[in-house]
Amino acid sequence: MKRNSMAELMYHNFAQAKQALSGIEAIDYFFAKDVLVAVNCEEADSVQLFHLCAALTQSLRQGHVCLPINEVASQQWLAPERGDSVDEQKSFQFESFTELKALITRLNVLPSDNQLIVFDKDCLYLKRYWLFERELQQQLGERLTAKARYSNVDIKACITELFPVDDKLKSTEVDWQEVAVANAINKGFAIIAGGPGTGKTYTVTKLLAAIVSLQQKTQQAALKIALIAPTGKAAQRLSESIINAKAGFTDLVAAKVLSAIPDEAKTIHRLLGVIPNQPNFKHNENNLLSYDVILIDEVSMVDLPLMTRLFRALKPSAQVIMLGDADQLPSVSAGSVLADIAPRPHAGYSAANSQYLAQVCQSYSLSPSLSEAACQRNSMDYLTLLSKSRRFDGAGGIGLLAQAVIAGDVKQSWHLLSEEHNEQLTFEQGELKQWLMPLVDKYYLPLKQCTDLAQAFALLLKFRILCATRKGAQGVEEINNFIDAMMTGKGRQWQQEQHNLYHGKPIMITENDYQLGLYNGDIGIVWQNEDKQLSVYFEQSGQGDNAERYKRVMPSRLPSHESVFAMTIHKTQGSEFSHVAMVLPEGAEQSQSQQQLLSRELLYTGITRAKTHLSIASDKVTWQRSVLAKVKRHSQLTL
Ligand SMILES: Nc1ncnc2c1ncn2[C@@H]1O[C@H](COP(=O)(O)OP(=O)(O)OP(=O)(O)O)[C@@H](O)[C@H]1O
Repeated sequence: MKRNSMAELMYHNFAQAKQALSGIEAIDYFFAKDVLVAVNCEEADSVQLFHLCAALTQSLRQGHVCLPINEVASQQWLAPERGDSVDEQKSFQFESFTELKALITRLNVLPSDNQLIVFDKDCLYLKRYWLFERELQQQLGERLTAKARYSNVDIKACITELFPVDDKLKSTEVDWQEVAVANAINKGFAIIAGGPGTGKTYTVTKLLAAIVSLQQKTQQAALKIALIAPTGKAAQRLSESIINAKAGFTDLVAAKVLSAIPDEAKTIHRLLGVIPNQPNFKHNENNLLSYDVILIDEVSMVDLPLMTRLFRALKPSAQVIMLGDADQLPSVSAGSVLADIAPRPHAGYSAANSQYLAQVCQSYSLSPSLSEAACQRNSMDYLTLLSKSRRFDGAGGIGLLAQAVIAGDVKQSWHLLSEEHNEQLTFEQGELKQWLMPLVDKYYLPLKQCTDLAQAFALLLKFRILCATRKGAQGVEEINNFIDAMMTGKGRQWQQEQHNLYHGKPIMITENDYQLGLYNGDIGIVWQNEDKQLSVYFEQSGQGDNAERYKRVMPSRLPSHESVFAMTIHKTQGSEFSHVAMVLPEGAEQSQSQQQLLSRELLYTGITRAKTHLSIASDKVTWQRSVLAKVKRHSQLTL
């Protein structure tokens, strides 16, 4: 390939850059231009720098926090797909790693106030993201060194009460739920991570009970506890799970302790206080939240800027507990905070932490293998992994398939799906609409006849179609159109109608409306009231009678929305359904951007949304491609 000459690369405007580079976007071009203006460099360096900066903004769009220069060094950037007829010269050739590094060193890109980019440990950052990453790392580090609050004797007494050992059933297995409580109780920051149904909420409710009970014993002021999650749906599920767990502990935990654990969870945005159209919140470093204990659920969905802003608004003494599943898809925006700080396999506990756990837990002893792990220098004392699913039994197809997929085991996962008979799994091979029709009849058509709103919302939790993509024959839009047509019995002319709302139709909001209090991802049901008028109802978190439980919105006031018979796997994070039908795009039809979406984390997230039954439609090529692709987000956040 001909190396681009310098003159060709100094594009006069975006249109020229677009002509020369397939796939460059306006933001890449204008940002790179701004950096060139701000940084004083030789013309020869400016060519490489321009493209490095454009590659940096492109990688941010893909969810990375930074651009390790070895990712682009000696590479052809924006190279067209193989076999594509696009002009081969529509790409750019980067210099070698050594030359790029020397160039950046010459530029001396240090984090001064007016710098747009920062170079740190061979990675190029937008300065804002470098600052976020450093601030979060510092916040977490400070909490890790927080002083222990309670004595080991008190902790042991409390844990013995919460995890009574049945002498007859005495087991030699470590009870990791017990370890998780002991491990988090005395730390300023802790993570309890595990797959679906491994008892994270069950365990954290015991942890909160232990913290409250120790606090009550010391007769200090009552603790202010906040339960939070990244989305409204996840907050609602957290509230329900905490309420259920508390109800199951009435014999084990004193009523005054249970009543001090809140029932209602809110979104992180609500806790911080949204200022419409601004990225900053009412609560920040100058207006700290007054909470003493913060429980954050579904942490895999929280991006780096939001997590940093949350920590910024917490009192230094606040105890932070994170729950999540690091195998799920990372956040939509930049970062993979949970996967970064809760890597698998666990690196082991320090000797001091192991000794502490052996002292306060009944099921944990310093076995030779554990003490070996305890010698690890990079210990992860703040992290407990739960792996035993309490929801899926070990032989259940959903759990086995999830494990095989996340382990990257193409052969086993394809065998489980396509050959092994398992009552939890159905492998769908027929024409998409043919096999979807009976499922629509069974789960969605009853919504049209339903006259009880609570029942309609309960029906909606029974089934959902999950797609990898929005576009294409197996995408969300096509499937929603098809089901809307089935629901109205109007065939495809339905699409031409303007007023496409009807009784029983489920919709999802696709933009934030702060005035109405409706947010991207909120799900409502269109409902015909006694006056024959259509309204749309949205469930609100917390309990209460119908008047409080549902928010009513007139159709004319609805922010932008779409049908939600089918939704993307990305949007479904934090939700669960009894039966899930997962539809993957066909191999032959996939564009490069669709292929980039497919990953084992995407499959795992979709699979683990199903509680009792999972139907999957996929061809072998797509399945293999997805299981082999692992999401990698570049960042340097570590603990
Ligand atoms: N040690 C236990 N003994 C009995 N039941 C348990 C135990 N741990 C968890 N469970 C039950 O298993 C189910 C799943 O637990 P829980 O909801 O806490 O899991 P989770 O990891 O929070 O799941 P999710 O994926 O929904 O976030 C609940 O019904 C819970 O009561």
